[in-house]
Amino acid sequence: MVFIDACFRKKTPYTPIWMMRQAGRYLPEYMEVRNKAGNFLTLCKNPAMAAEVTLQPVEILDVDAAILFSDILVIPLEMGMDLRFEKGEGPIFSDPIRTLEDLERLYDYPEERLTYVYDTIKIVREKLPKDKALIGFSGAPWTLATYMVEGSGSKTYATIKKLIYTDPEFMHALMIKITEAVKAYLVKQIEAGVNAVQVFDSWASALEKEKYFEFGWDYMVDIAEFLKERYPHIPVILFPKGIAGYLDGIYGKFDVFGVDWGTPIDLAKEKLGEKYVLQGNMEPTRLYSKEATKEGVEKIIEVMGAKPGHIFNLGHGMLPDLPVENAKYLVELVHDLTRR
Ligand SMILES: Cc1c2[nH]c(c1CCC(=O)O)Cc1[nH]c(c(CCC(=O)O)c1C)Cc1[nH]c(c(CCC(=O)O)c1C)Cc1[nH]c(c(C)c1CCC(=O)O)C2
Repeated sequence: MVFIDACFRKKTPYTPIWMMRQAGRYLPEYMEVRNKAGNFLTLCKNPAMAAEVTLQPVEILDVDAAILFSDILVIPLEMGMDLRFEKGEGPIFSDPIRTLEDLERLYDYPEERLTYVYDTIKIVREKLPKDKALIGFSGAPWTLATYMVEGSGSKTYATIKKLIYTDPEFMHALMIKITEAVKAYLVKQIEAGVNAVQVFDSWASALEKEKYFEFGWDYMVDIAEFLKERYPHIPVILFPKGIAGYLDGIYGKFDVFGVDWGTPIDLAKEKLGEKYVLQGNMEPTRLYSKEATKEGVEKIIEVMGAKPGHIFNLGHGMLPDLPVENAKYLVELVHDLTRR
């Protein structure tokens, strides 16, 4: 698989590409299945339908990897938290976790209840062309904790950050519980057939450097090292969003570093490009314009070159109303410009 070879810095015929949030509302084919399912969570819990939307971007865009269709919030959901998605507001938990007593309420083994995810993986792996990879994923402990404590998305993260400074003991207990669940969940995804895993730390930038390493990165690296010891052949991709200023502190045993759009790719290359394969990082909004897309691709390829050590991706997720045609154009362009 071109994508897996690239994760291990092997020679590939071209630079592979996939896009974060490549399955979603911008695809009419996705909307059709989602409307049939009724809502987003029902879709996540229906393996046949989740498998169908996982495969769509590979068929429609010819990306080099599929990413499992699910959500990072199924872990807290299956720990027993009450999750709903409100139109225009994003995810909401009606019962946030803010004390040790709240923590006691959480079920310790959500991975046992996530069987619909493993069933989806089995269906996808059976139907996916042999040369295309299937990427499994999880939210990073810090990003999951922000939703579990705040109860929703947040602009300031004031509730969880207050706990970091006033009750670090509680915060570490929460982080440990989530970390253990993520490890068990990713093991089960690998056993079900995913070829690589990505851990999304979407809200890494909410913390100052010292606290990010203590409450974010250290736990994410613990997960990566646990997996690498057991499954050296499965690439581990870590994506901490918005920490361009903290690159000097990045350490640990994993394969691919996901570069967000706010981190200049030449800076990431200079600081991390020898130790890790880099994935990224075109600003997703460029996809509204073919010219802006072409310019974005050329700039990234100028730095990373048509050679091992780079996987093309966006610097964050695709937006819900992007023209599909431009996404197809991006994939063709990256393949053409890097063919060797
Ligand atoms: C923070 C986060 C979440 N979910 C995810 C993250 C980390 C990545 C990132 O930073 O974007 C990860 C995620 N969510 C989804 C995937 C599927 C695979 C893929 O990338 O295509 C993945 C990998 C589907 C989804 N997850 C969600 C949708 C939209 C649901 C719909 O309306 O159909 C999809 C396709 C819902 C979701 N889920 C989440 C939010 C904030 C929202 C609402 C925002 C929105 O409406 O776009 C939490």
